[in-house]
Amino acid sequence: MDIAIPLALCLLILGLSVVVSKLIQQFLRPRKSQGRYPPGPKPLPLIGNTLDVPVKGVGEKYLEWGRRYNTDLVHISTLSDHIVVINKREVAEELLEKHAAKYSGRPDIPVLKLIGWDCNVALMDNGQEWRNHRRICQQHFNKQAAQSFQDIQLNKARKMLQSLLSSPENYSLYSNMFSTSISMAMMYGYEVESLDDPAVKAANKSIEVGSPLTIPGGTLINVFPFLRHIPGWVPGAVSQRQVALGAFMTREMQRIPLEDLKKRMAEGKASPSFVSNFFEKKNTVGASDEEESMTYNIAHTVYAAASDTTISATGTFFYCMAANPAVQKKAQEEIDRITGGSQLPDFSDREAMPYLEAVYREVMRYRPPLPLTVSRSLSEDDHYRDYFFPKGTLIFANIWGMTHDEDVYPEPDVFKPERFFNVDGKLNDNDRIMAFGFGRRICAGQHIASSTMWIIIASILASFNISNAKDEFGNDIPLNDEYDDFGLLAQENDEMLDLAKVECSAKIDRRGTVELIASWVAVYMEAKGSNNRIA
Ligand code: HEM
Repeated sequence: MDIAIPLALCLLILGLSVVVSKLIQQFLRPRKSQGRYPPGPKPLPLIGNTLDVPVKGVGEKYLEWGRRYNTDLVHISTLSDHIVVINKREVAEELLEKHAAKYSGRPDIPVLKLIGWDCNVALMDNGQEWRNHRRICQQHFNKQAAQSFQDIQLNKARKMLQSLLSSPENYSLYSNMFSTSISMAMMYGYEVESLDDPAVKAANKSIEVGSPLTIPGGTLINVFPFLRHIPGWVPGAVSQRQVALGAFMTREMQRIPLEDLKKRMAEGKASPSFVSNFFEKKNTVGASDEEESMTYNIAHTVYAAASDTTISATGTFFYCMAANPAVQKKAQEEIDRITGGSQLPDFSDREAMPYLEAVYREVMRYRPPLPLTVSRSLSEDDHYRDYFFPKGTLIFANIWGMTHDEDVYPEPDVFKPERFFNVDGKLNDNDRIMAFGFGRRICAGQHIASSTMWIIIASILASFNISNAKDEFGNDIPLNDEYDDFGLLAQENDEMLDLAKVECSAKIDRRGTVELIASWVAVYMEAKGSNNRIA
């Protein structure tokens, strides 16, 4: 008999048992006595709001529901989960920061372990293992320590200028290269020369294959972990095959840069990086196996956490500059005033460029790369106002909603760095970049990310003009401003994590300071021969 038939039957029975167990849970849930969920769209019996859950423009949708139901917190349910989305900054600070002990967990997704993603710090639950990893991140990525990566950031930014000089029409590709190669260089000193690099391809494949499996409903393995034992060759066992492929790609994405680093260290050719510094330490004062494995886990996490978010924010920057020429001009005038047009900006110029700082804040406000951050899972029952959230409720901070709150940011859909200035012309103190999230799970690399974004914004504006591309008759081609939501862990029904990206069809032209790039290239080449750093 064809093995597919018993398998299909088995899956049908399992599916039915989920439905029945959900019905029993719904029936037995002691809700009314303990309090209610916040308001939200009316759920259907059993499947809840599964059909309502937005897939595109998610931040906007939850904000709209918040307005419609006159609430700061929106509740929806799906077949498997209750989800609470926080639309107001004050509520996020209250729950995710003041009550962080309950609100810092991540959901338990069985398939994560199978595809090797349980070593990703961003996805670990808030137990001892996560705390140990987070402590190391804190030591190496805090504001002070983050400065040790500035040489790499500067070099990569200038390499991007060099690439733009030769073929500006490929700016989107170079932007991807910039974001990807920075992570690999910071973590392993690994040089990514093209997006066809085997480590980058493995990483992208791991994310592409793994993401759909990790969302609720992505695979039955998350509901019935024993299904992982069904071999991949069994007809219908699609998830099992994807799991095997995802796990292989995750291992490759870790193995390739690590082996490369070990080889370079043995040859005495390794440039300083997070992992090479660990090896130095291990060889001098010693280090435990646990510390070694945490180092690898963090390096792996940074690639996944830093690359796409930076690509997203850089894409927003290009779009906003092309769409707002007056802002662009003002920022360029500030840069030229400070550098005198005689050198490219570097990190020592940051404080002297308040308007550029405001541009950076506005880019991160306008289109936060993770509009709903990363899902939290409530680790204990909680009461808030007259609501009750049972343990396991999924909590999302709607960063998009908070950065488009009209009470705080009037005309939120207008790109306006001026909103970050006081009437006296000084930068205001609204310097909290909500795009990095909240509380104990706030982005562990926020200071590095801030420097990366600042240096790329400053470097490009110093050297290039960004405008609408022209058609064959010389007319502006309208910018594609589609805010493309795609998910690392997002999708179809429940968003675990929603990553957004702007792809615009801008045109990049040289500015006056362009010869500086050429002179930098000469200095860089000269220095690279000796110590791989610019003088
Ligand atoms: C524009 C760039 C970036 C953005 C917008 C961003 C945003 C975020 C957000 C929203 C979270 C989840 C926070 C939460 O749950 O409240 C996060 C987590 C994380 N990010 Fe970033 N990130 C960026 C770049 C980076 C970089 C450069 C690094 C490392 C060098 C990094 C490392 C991490 C890590 C390790 C976590 C997990 C933290 C944890 O769960 O404890 N990120 N990031």
